[in-house]
Amino acid sequence: MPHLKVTPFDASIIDARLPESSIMTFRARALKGDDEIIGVEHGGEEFLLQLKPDSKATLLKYDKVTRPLKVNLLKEALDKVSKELGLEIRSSNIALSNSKPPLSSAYFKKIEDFETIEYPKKKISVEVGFGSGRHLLWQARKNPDTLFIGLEIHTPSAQQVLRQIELQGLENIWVVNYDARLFLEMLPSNSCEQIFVHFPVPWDKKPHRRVISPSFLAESMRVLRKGGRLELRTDSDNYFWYALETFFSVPKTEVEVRKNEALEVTSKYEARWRKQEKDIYDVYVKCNEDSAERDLRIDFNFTSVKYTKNLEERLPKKAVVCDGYFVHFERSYKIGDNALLVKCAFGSFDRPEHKYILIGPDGSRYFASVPVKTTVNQSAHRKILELLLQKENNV
Ligand SMILES: C[S@@+](CC[C@H](N)C(=O)[O-])C[C@H]1O[C@@H](n2cnc3c(N)ncnc32)[C@H](O)[C@@H]1O
Repeated sequence: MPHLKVTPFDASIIDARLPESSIMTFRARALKGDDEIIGVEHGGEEFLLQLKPDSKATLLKYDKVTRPLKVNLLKEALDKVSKELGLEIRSSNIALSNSKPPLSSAYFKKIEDFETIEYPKKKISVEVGFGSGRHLLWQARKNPDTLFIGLEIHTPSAQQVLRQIELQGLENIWVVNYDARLFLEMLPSNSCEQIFVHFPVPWDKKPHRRVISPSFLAESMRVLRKGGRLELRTDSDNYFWYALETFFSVPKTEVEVRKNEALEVTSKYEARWRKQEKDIYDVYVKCNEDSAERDLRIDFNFTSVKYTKNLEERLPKKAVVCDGYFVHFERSYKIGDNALLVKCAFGSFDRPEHKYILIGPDGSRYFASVPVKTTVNQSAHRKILELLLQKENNV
């Protein structure tokens, strides 16, 4: 990833350059340690650069949390900042390239795209953890009137399937590189035909990491249309019994079970299990009811939060753990005397959000982008507000 190594310099020169800088918007100093952050605005995006001093060379690099998707924007920003500050470069890897960034495809969607997305087809189906994508690609070829949303947390698999989509000229697959357990919440109610969960990781030792859970079942039933199905296929006896127990814990469910059913397409995993003559179970859960629409009134405003003297000292030092979510103010940076940049982790334990919060004398906001609009993030945001305000009132 792009970075520069420069001869150590006094970071206070940034303050002098800020008023006429074409790119730098603020300088923030860590309250603990001697690293610094430079706020930049470039190419229509705002993001952060980090300065890490060392006795031999200072590292000027990108910040992971606010990193823009286009790597060239980062490289240009590093180049401009180093020139505006007149830094002496020791080593650099910011030569501009024309290569396509990974995951750049019209068929790759980010979770936040779903806040406003238009669905090109009436019928939608979802596949969770598509792996090599054999089943997903096959379904899409066979059902051109259906949009298939494939969810996969393993980025190389997502990249490989995106290549296949383009090679095979398919136009009805979207690939999302995100945790399925949180993603389903982004879909409208009663919108899906099928949700496929084929050979999920059994997580025998860490069952809380399993895809199937009571909340996943509830979300699946919400997004499935009446008559739609959640389809689990597994080679694991444990997972099979666990899933049945989960499905039957709901008062009214219609569950169908099959053993060693041959499907028209065999995934890589399935081929391996078949060779070993393992039993394979299918469990279908039918959705029998229409669901109410989602509540979309999620907002991430900081209405009355302003910087007040010594706020940094009043922030909780440890993670605040609540029912189903947490908030952790990880690191604070001071901007001048009356503003704070706080790096914060929050939300679900499995897929936490990482954001910076900019707290100024006139108001506050998430820096660069707001969290994904999920209910767990909304709960965490409310907790953040409470923590920031409660502390102010207690002074
Ligand atoms: C055992 S593989 C099965 C892959 C494929 N379905 C098949 O049958 O060959 C499980 C896949 O699920 C993905 N996965 C695990 N947890 C996930 C989650 N919470 N959301 C999305 N994908 C997940 C893994 O990265 C892995 O590719």
